[in-house]
Amino acid sequence: MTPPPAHAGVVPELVVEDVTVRFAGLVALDAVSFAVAPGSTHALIGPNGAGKSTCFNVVSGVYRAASGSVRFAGAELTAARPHEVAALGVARTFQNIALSARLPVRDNLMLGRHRLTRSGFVSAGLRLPSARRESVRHGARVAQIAEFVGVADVLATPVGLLPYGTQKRVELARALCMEPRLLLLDEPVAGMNGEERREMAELIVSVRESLGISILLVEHDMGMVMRIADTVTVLDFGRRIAGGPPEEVQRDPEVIRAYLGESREGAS
Ligand SMILES: Nc1ncnc2c1ncn2[C@@H]1O[C@H](COP(=O)(O)OP(=O)(O)OP(=O)(O)O)[C@@H](O)[C@H]1O
Repeated sequence: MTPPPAHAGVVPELVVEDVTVRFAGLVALDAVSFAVAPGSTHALIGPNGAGKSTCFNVVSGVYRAASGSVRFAGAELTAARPHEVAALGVARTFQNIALSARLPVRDNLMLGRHRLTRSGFVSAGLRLPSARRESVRHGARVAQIAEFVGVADVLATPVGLLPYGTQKRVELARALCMEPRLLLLDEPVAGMNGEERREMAELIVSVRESLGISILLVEHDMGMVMRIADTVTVLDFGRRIAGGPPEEVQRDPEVIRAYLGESREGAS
């Protein structure tokens, strides 16, 4: 297996500072701050409704913050649109798979290269040599990433025909096709069986080790978070209640209280 080359550019720090998001009367994020160190895996955890997805959506430019700042690569992301955030090298996967089910895996991955494609629709449509050369180059890179992620043997298969665990891998591959410096993974193992979870965890570790990029991860699978994260930020009711290395966070009384509270509610 040939790992993809490390990102050529510098991997910047992601700094989230005092971010507040409100929906009508509800404060979904309340002055939340944390930083993702370059090349680290940072997990965002917390009970249901804690604000994790909202935080992801602010970082990726989908939601607007009422106040606070998110900085990456010298840019203020709270003022940026999703395509501008992507152009800075931030790629994301979604809780529910967001791929074109009818298209083969290869086409889905080529769509991930779109941001990096120089030749426009006209030169591509006219099949100009420059556009052809570029397309061959992207195709080679797509094949390399597919090999790395373990989906090379299904490149010609429509995504909708693949098992769920494989579709999640294709989604990760598509995000990697954007050559990100920061990868946002929204519940990458949700809905997977034990074997698929283990394989995905290994893959995430090898993405970080081979590419040296930063990963911000939202995940409910605590075992996985504790195994693969360098740093954990814990949210509860929109507030950051703890943060630090996994072994420290899991002993934190406030974190234990937040999770016990959730299981009590779930049990009642
Ligand atoms: N678009 C929206 N409009 C109104 N309220 C929203 C919206 N998005 C999120 N919320 C609310 O904001 C709060 C935080 O939700 P969020 O989805 O960020 O939590 P979460 O930690 O990701 O939860 P889960 O683990 O269940 O996915 C919740 O009370 C939720 O109902």
